[in-house]
Amino acid sequence: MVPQQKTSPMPFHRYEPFAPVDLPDRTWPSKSITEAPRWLSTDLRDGNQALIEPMDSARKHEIFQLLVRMGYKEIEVGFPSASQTDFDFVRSLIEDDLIPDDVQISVLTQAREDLIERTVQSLVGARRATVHLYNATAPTFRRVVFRVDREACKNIAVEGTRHVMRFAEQYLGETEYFGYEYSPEIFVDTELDFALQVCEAVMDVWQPGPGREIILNLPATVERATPNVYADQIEWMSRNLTRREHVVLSVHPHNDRGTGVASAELAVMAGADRVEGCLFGHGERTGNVCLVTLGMNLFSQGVDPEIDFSDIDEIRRTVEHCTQLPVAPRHPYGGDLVYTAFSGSHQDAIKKGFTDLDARAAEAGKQVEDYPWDVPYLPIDPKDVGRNYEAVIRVNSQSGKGGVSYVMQRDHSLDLPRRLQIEFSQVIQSFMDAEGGEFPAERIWEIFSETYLAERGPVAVLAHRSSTSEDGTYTIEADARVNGEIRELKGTGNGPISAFGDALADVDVKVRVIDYVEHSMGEDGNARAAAYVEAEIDGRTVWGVGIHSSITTASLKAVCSAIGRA
Ligand SMILES: CC(=O)SCCNC(=O)CCNC(=O)[C@H](O)C(C)(C)COP(=O)(O)OP(=O)(O)OC[C@H]1O[C@@H](n2cnc3c(N)ncnc32)[C@H](O)[C@@H]1OP(=O)(O)O
Ligand SMILES: CC(C)C(=O)C(=O)O
Ligand SMILES: [Mg+2]
Repeated sequence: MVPQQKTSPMPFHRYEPFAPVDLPDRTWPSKSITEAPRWLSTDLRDGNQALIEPMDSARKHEIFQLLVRMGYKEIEVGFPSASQTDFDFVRSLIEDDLIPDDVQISVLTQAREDLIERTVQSLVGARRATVHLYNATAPTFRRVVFRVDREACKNIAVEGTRHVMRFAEQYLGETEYFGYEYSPEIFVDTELDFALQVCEAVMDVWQPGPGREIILNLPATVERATPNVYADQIEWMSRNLTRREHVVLSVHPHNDRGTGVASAELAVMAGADRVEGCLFGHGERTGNVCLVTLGMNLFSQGVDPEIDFSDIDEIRRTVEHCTQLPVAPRHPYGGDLVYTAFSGSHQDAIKKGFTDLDARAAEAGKQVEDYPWDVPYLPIDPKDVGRNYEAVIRVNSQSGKGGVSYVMQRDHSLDLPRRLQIEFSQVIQSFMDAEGGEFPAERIWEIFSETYLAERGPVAVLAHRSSTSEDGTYTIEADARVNGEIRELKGTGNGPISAFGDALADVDVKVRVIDYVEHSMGEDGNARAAAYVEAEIDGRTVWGVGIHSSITTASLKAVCSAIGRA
């Protein structure tokens, strides 16, 4: 019988399901995103207001410079009426001429006359600037926070917009471009017809038209529904707004249900032109939508995010330093572990994937960097965001031969034959059972050296000479240490290994070679060679390995290594 789940003791009866939107002819499900939306970073406002310790001026400057370097053109730089520090930061950006000509800063304010005046004053001297005004429009906020009806709530937005325009005229005569953004806060909980009414009333005051856009930002201030509901709300607004061509429809998803990224993406499919968020998802409570994830999701589909993520670790370090909060190791695209495989089957597929990619690129006469990426378990090439392949495969008790042999190949240019891979990974597993934890690449090499390369068997070759007769017989003479005694051995065969095997019979060592593989360990002529011998010795089948600049010496060492292992 299938086990039956039981009713939980959770008080779920206290919560209401979200009402769906009546939009049977919705079009967003069959859309796809083919270009980057306009981005606004609110790291310095929504991100900053949610920090345990808000950023000081130096940290704010650091984040601002990072955002500019990455390519963000719209940056919300603060809430200047909140404090002298916020005000002074905006002033320093303007007075020290730190805002590039093609970057538009914006500042947020409540719809209160005194706060609006102070906010506009903070922008005096800016070349381009936007004032962003918000007031909550949702029923609970009308009842609880403002204690007003719909009409009075709408008037807060309308009057606020008038104040913004009046103060802008008074203080910002020199500003080349003055923009306006309005947000009906908690849009997702606001009745759609009322959200539309407020936005229309605001537009009636601002009078958008050619060359005079308005940004209408529809925030999921608290994410409460599945992303499809947000998409429906955005499509409904997009269809019903008048003057749509002059409206920049913006979304501002928070991440309370953990679906901020999906909400933003579906909202763009539903008609949003612009997305507000923060790097690595900082912001109130569970954060704003993560701009890194959104941008990189586009990149991974072959769409230019129009933002430079090519040094993801520098971005992460700066954000961690400025916010004083860590980025989770599994955070998409930027976390420490997101390009790392520990488990055997993943490692095996990744190793094969790299080999296949190299081969297909070579066959097509292309550099791997220019060849379409298609490696199992890795959605993007870690190198595209400045990561190297070192962290791609890490070895612990969940790893198999693929991971271990990948490390040997990557770090030591040793291409272990398949059966040696199996044998060596069992050696590693036995050490792991005893020692536990993760095995770094250096420990793997240490064990490999001790197991296969250390000269600790009964036979060691000190010097050798060889010749080949006309009939192809190969003769070897070797000075060897056998059980501590120096001996001169001589044998013949069809090559160095069979001749050496023949010579060893004189000292009662019986070696039957089953397999032999050799390869050069580099491209240049001086590269060393690796030789691998699989041999049956005293009834046991083992592998031996030899590394030397001479391939003959490497193969004799490999035979001695196998004897030592047996
Ligand atoms: C969803 C968001 O992230 S919105 C942005 C939130 N960010 C911040 O609040 C950070 C900066 N804020 C601040 O520093 C302060 O709130 C200030 C300086 C702006 C205002 O401080 P105070 O004057 O002490 O007011 P307070 O913060 O308590 O705000 C509550 C008052 O503002 C009113 N109010 C709140 N939001 C708005 C708004 N958007 N428009 C108009 N009035 C508003 C409330 O109704 C309340 O009025 P009441 O005192 O008459 O009941
Ligand atoms: C001020 C607004 C846009 C906001 O941050 C929100 O509603 O989440
Ligand atoms: Mg917000």
